[in-house]
Amino acid sequence: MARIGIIGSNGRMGRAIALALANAGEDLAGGVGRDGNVAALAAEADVLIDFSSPAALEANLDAAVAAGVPIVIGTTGLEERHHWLIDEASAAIPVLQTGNTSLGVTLLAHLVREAASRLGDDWDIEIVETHHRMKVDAPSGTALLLGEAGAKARGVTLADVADRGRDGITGKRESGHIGFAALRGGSVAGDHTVHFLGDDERIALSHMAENRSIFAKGAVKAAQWLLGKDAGRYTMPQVLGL
Ligand SMILES: NC(=O)C1=CN([C@@H]2O[C@H](COP(=O)(O)OP(=O)(O)OC[C@H]3O[C@@H](n4cnc5c(N)ncnc54)[C@H](OP(=O)(O)O)[C@@H]3O)[C@@H](O)[C@H]2O)C=CC1
Ligand SMILES: O=C(O)C1=N[C@H](C(=O)O)C[C@H](O)C1
Repeated sequence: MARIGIIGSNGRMGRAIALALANAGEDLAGGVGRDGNVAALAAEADVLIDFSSPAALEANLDAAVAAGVPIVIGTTGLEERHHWLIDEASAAIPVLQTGNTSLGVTLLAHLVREAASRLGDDWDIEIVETHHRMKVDAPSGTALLLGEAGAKARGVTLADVADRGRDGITGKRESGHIGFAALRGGSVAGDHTVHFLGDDERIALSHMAENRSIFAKGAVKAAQWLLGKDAGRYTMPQVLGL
C-alpha cells in the first residue's frame, strides 16, 4: 500500500482520484489546493498525482524532486516551457505526463497512429472535442495528444501543421495540416473524435468519457506503476501495456 498525495485535491479530478484511491485500497497521504504546502505533502507521500493548473507545475516538480518522489501529471494546457521543466525533472525522478489517463484514449491514440500511417496526406485529419462549461484550456490535452499521434505517424512536428481554430477568410485548407475544433458546454466529461476525411469517404475514430472515474482509475494505476521505477519520463501505453 502506497501513500499517495493529490495536488488539486479539491477539484473535480482531485475528488474523483480520492475515490479511486479508496476503491483501490491505497492510502491517501493528503492533498493540497491553491494555498496548500506542496513541499510538506511531497515529504509525506510515496508518490504524487497532480491534476491542478499549469501555473502550479514548476513548484510541484520542484517539490517532487526535492523529496525524491515520482509524480503523475494530468494537468493540461501545458506549453513548451512546461515540457522542458518535465524533461529536466525526469532526469532526477520518475515522471509520467499525459493529457488523458484513460485506457480508452490510450488505445485510441494507438489507432489514430495506425490509421494516419496507412492513409496518405490526401486524407485530411480534423480533431473535434467537447467538454463541460468549466474547462479553461483548448484544445484539450487529449486532442493535442491525438494530434501528436497523427503527426508522428506522418513524420511531421504537430506545431508545424496544427490549425488551432479557424475564423473569417481562412483560405483553403492546407494539405497535411491537422485541424482542431473545441465545443464547450454542459457537463460533458470529455468527448473526442478524430476525423480522417478523404475523397468520397470518411473515417471517424471516437472516444466518449461517461464520467471522470476512468481518468481517476488510470491516474491511480500510473502512480502505482511509477513506484520503484528509475528516473525518467514515462507514458500511459507503458503503464497499460498497450
Ligand atoms: N489527464 C487527464 O486524464 C485529465 C486531465 N484533466 C486536467 O486536470 C486539471 C484539473 O481539472 P479539474 O479537476 O476539472 O479542475 P478543477 O478546477 O476542478 O480543479 C483544479 C484544482 O487545482 C487547484 N489549483 C488551481 N491552481 C492551482 C495552483 N496555482 N496551485 C495549486 N493548486 C492549484 C485548485 O485548487 P483550489 O481548490 O484551491 O482552487 C483545484 O483544486 C485540468 O488541467 C484538466 O484539464 C482533467 C481530467 C482528466
Ligand atoms: O478538463 C477536463 O475535464 C478534461 N481534461 C483532459 C483534456 O484536456 O484532454 C482530459 C479529459 O478530456 C477531461
